Amino acid sequence: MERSNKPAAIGLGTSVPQPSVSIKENTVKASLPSGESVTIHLYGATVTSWNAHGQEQLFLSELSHLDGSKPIRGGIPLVFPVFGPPPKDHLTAPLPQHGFARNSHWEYLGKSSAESVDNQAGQAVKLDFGLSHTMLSEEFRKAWPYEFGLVYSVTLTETSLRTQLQVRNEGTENFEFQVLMHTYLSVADISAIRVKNLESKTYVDKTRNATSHTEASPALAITEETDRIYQSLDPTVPIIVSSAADDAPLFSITREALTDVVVWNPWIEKAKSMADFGPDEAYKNMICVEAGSVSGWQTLEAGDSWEGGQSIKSRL
Ligand SMILES: O=P(O)(O)OC[C@H]1O[C@@H](O)[C@H](O)[C@@H](O)[C@@H]1O
Repeated sequence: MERSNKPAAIGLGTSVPQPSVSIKENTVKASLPSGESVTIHLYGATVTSWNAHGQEQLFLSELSHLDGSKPIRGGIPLVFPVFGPPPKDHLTAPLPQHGFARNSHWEYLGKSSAESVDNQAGQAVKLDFGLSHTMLSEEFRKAWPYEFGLVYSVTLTETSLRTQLQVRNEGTENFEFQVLMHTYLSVADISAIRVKNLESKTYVDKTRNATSHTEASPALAITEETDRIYQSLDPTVPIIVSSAADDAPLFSITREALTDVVVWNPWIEKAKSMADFGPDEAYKNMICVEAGSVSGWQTLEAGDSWEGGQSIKSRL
């Protein structure tokens, strides 16, 4: 075929680089022409990597299991339909801690083109993942016998990562659920960050017999094992992780329909006691800021659906 040396006319024949999606073994990776990327493992539909500004933004334990034998320790595991150890008197009682979504194999449903993603400036790509009753292991199907459908959407833009969950009740009876996006943010040094916009909020401190307290600090420093459920937050007010040195924001997290936020760092002893957490010192390089609905239960009537999510901006 003869090749033309004529330059292509502007707007005619010029191709704008497009986001790319690659599927390898159990992972789906999307990349933007500007360099950002996101990787999702089909086990748990766990986001295991988010690269922006040339840097990894999420913490992933070096000892994490990536073979589907245990939930992935790091990235963004999805907690559903129960947070923490299930209450003994609840229908979720037979389930493991944090439910089954993070321990199940999800299906990749495909990508949406940039134009249909939120009118974001610049390029964007949205990847959808699905999990339904029939895809669960027999053990989980027995333990939670409801007909449900989950669609988890991960949207990468040049400036943010957004994760959204749609829960559908496809059966004939109501069910209750909790949900949480267990985000492990990567930080260079835990002593050099603060967590902001929690002041005056009520929290349950899981390290102190689940007692209730009011946050006094406008900029929370993490100096010990921290495991707190902040409640009744306005999802539109961002939780900011900032630099202690100059107050510069490192991450900003807004939520939709998720009014609780868990702040978790295992600190020295607990980090050592978790077999899949490593190296031991890595507690210094992570902070979990987990957007969820975990204080009570969402009731979903037969035929109804619910949606919630978070949007994370990094190094603004
Ligand atoms: O070890 P897991 O099941 O991943 O849970 C990690 C932590 O997850 C947090 O969300 C909980 O508040 C903590 O209590 C828990 O220790």
